Amino acid sequence: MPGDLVSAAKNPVGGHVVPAAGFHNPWLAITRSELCASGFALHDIHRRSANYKPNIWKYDFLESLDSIYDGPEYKRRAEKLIEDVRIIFGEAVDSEAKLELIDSVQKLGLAIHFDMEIKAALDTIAIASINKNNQSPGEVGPLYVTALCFKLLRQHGYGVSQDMFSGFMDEKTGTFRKSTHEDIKGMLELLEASHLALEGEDILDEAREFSTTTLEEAIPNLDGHRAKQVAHALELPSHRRVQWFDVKWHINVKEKDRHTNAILLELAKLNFNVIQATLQKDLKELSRWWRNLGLRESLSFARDRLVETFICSVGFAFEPENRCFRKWLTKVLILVAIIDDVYDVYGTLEELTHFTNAVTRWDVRETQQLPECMKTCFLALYNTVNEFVNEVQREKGWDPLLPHLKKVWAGFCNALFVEAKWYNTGYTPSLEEYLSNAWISSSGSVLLAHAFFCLEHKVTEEHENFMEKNKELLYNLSMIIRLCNDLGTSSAEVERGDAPSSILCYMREENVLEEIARKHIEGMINRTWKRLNGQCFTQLPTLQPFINMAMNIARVVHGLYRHGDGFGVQDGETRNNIQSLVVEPLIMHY
Ligand SMILES: CC(C)=CCC/C(C)=C/COP(=O)(O)OP(=O)(O)O
Repeated sequence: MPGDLVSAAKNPVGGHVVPAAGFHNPWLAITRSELCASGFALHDIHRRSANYKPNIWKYDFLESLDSIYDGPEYKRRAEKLIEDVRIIFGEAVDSEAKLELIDSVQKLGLAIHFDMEIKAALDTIAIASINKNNQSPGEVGPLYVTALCFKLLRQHGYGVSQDMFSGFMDEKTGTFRKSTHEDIKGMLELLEASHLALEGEDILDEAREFSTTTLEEAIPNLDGHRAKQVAHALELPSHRRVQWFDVKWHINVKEKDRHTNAILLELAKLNFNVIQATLQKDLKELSRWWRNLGLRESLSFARDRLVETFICSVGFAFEPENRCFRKWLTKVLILVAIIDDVYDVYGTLEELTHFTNAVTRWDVRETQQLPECMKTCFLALYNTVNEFVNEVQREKGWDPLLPHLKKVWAGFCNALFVEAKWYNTGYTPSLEEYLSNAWISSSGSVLLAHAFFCLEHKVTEEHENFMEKNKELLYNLSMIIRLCNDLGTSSAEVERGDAPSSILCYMREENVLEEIARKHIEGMINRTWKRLNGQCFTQLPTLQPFINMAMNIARVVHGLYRHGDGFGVQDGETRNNIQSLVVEPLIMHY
């Protein structure tokens, strides 16, 4: 009830506040009167502007999205095709056929239907590969098959050594033999495999350098189809791409390949369309929620980016059963972006001190002196997190969540406050000092904390202390978010005169040009990925859904910030991506 909210806001007792269904923007109702009482002279303060463009997605349009593929006849057809593909799995007898089938199934976004088949096939391949090595060590098969085998086994947590590639290397020079360089298919797979490297795997470092140079040199002489595949992998390897975002691309590639199995292709298209229908329903609900919340009107300085945050949550976990996850992660990301704008663009240091205190103490009384929009923002955070806690406790029995979530939001806001202080005092920290704070302001801890509790995964004992035991994973993931974000947004931030980013810190510290600083940051991202690989490939199978989702967060940011600020700037690649993933179905002939 609205009344409950008002009293909770004015006289908080630390209880959970949940807005009643259908009640529009409860926070505004509280804050208006309080603002008048505070006598704040808002007109005296000069506010900055980030000049974000207005949202380009019309909410009426989003809420009108509809798909025929939501119908039961399409689901039945998909079930039948899934059974047919199971038969194909049974027919794939030799290792190469099995590996290629698994690779295709993954690229086409179908792996969720064939967990058992994939596991059975990889178990057999892993045993065969150990036996072969024991019987004839050093004997090498085709590079393509070796690299594909290495990639799939490692992706699925099997212990494979980089030594699988030593047979392709010249013993004297320690480099890959030149004779392998004409094998473009093999080179492509070698490049993909090399990105799964762990720290200290020098053969894979060499593999990456060799395959990259070879493929770059080969591109001008390749036919158009192959050249496109090579350029795609060179731009960003599969390991750093969200698989679901790439499904249409792979369907297109497979359609042009006459060896592609027609059943697999039909299932891939249908599966894409059926899942798209679910995503449309998710987005429609979120659009209604966002419209009703009314934050857009009261926080006009902040980014209005519902669809972009939604597509990020799809990238984290696209599976149909993760609808709740997408709902919550979209809401969390919206809050992250808005609060980031409060600190970067709107608030004065004094206001931000109060705001940070309010979040740290989780206490609305601390917001009393703040302008209305900052109160509104705090209450949106307060109520959304409490609502999350209530729902997750009710549905899954996780308990107690609130202390943990309060802590991560407090950490996030305190880190943003440090950056605001640096900005206000004109201070540029060293890269090390910057990163010791910026990994927290990346929002990685906030995202993972919420994601952990609402992802569809079995609750086991290993989950209980997961976050405590995996601080390194959290740190490395946060670093990738931060560094990719800085690479994508720093130019615009320098232009706006925002707080320093990693690139600017390094430029000033080392007195180097932006290009050199960017290379340095890219090198840091590559090293961080190796550590992240080490932490992700060794987790227990029951944790795999969570681990995949965590790696997907890193993959989303790679895609989002690859060509600039794909989050703040809407009308570029991100818009095309959204259009393709959520709006346009694949054409099918039935
Ligand atoms: C998974 C995703 C998409 C994470 C990004 C979260 C984030 C820090 C958004 C703020 O953008 P910004 O570019 O304004 O960040 P900052 O001000 O921290 O540089």
